[in-house]
Amino acid sequence: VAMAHLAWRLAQRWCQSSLQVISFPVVQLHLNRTAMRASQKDFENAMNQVKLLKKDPGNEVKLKLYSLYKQATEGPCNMPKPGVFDLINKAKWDAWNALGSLPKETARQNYVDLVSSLSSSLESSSQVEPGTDRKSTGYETLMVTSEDGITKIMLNRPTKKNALNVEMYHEIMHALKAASKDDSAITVLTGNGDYYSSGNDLTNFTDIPPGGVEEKAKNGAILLREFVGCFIDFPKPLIAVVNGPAVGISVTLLGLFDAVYASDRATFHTPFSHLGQSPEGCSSYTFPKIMSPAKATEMLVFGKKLTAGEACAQGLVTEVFPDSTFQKEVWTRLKAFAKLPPNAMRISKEIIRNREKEKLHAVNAEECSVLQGRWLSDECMNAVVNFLSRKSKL
Ligand SMILES: CCCCC/C=C/CC(=O)SCCNC(=O)CCNC(=O)[C@H](O)C(C)(C)COP(=O)(O)OP(=O)(O)OC[C@H]1O[C@@H](n2cnc3c(N)ncnc32)[C@H](O)[C@@H]1OP(=O)(O)O
Repeated sequence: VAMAHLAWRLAQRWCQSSLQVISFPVVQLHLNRTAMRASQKDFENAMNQVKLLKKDPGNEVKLKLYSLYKQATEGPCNMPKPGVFDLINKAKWDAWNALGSLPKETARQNYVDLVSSLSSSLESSSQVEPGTDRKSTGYETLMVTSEDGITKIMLNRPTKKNALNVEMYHEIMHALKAASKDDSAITVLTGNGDYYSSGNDLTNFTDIPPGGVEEKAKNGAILLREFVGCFIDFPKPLIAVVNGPAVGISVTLLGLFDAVYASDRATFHTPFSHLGQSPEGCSSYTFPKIMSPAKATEMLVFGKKLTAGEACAQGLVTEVFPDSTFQKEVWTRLKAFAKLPPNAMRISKEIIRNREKEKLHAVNAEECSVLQGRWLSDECMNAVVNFLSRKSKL
């Protein structure tokens, strides 16, 4: 009954705002307009530039970009048609499928032409430094750059407050694995726009597979366990640059970072009980250790929201900076850290983390298993429906 209710609510909401979460595929800034055909390089660069669009080009254009991108990279659509309630993926599928057997080269050219026609609205977002797009190839939800010995992974869904959708979970894991092997000394996670992250994207709960909600919950728990495992095992110093409010899993994970620098605009909120859920990110273990069991209970059980100053006083945040000088001060410091001998830093982290690793993996497994059950509860489903039907916000 709860699921039927959920599906009905979702159908209602989606009919009103059906395509709002279609993400941008990737496009290019410096188009080679003299070439007869768009080169692969033109195409790849363009993919990065779409992420920098300040203005939303509208769902119709986004669907066109999406379909041309898929056709150019994968050829004709041969994916199974999404289910009737999966309106967003169905719209994407329809757009791609409508391109029929259009050759890949033509799709690539059309893609570049379309971007060219959008060029007047291509502007950089304020927090994205000039030139950084050149290294963030292939990600739809992240900006990943590497310079001065620092790999920066920037959550890049600012219009959704950097909520973590399924694609972003996968891309973060991919980016962390790549960063663990690249030649940078330290890795930084931060957010684009006014939020660090609003936590799990609540629309993740809506795309129900053929196996039903049980399968959905099981898959979610598997993904979450793997995702948190990447943070437990990450071998280099991992630093969070918390540029604004942080919610849910983006807060709990902070207990697995090696340092956390926060703007004084940031807040830290884990409203799990309000959402019918339970702690993840190993926070049921790390938070009581970091801030005392009673303070952890206030956050994880009662959903108390902390200011940056409070989070710092309780040990979750390393240092707080005024928002006006936050980026400048933090990056100056990080660049100095990145000059330290990388092997020494890695080994020192290893010796600290190794004492806890087994325990952390066990906690992660238990938290995911408990959450799997929570996601099937009426309490959780009602909370998701209330958010999606605009009845509640945090
Ligand atoms: C594999 C699965 C793993 C699961 C792991 C579990 C993790 C647990 C958690 O992370 S719990 C935390 C979940 N997060 C929330 O409950 C936050 C929900 N969002 C809000 O309450 C508010 O959006 C806000 C307080 C973060 C910001 O409010 P504000 O009024 O400033 O902005 P809007 O609400 O208008 O937001 C702008 C658009 O962004 C969408 N959005 C924001 N956060 C989320 C989110 N978490 N999930 C989905 N969508 C989100 C919001 O809907 C707006 O979209 P729209 O412009 O299309 O309307």
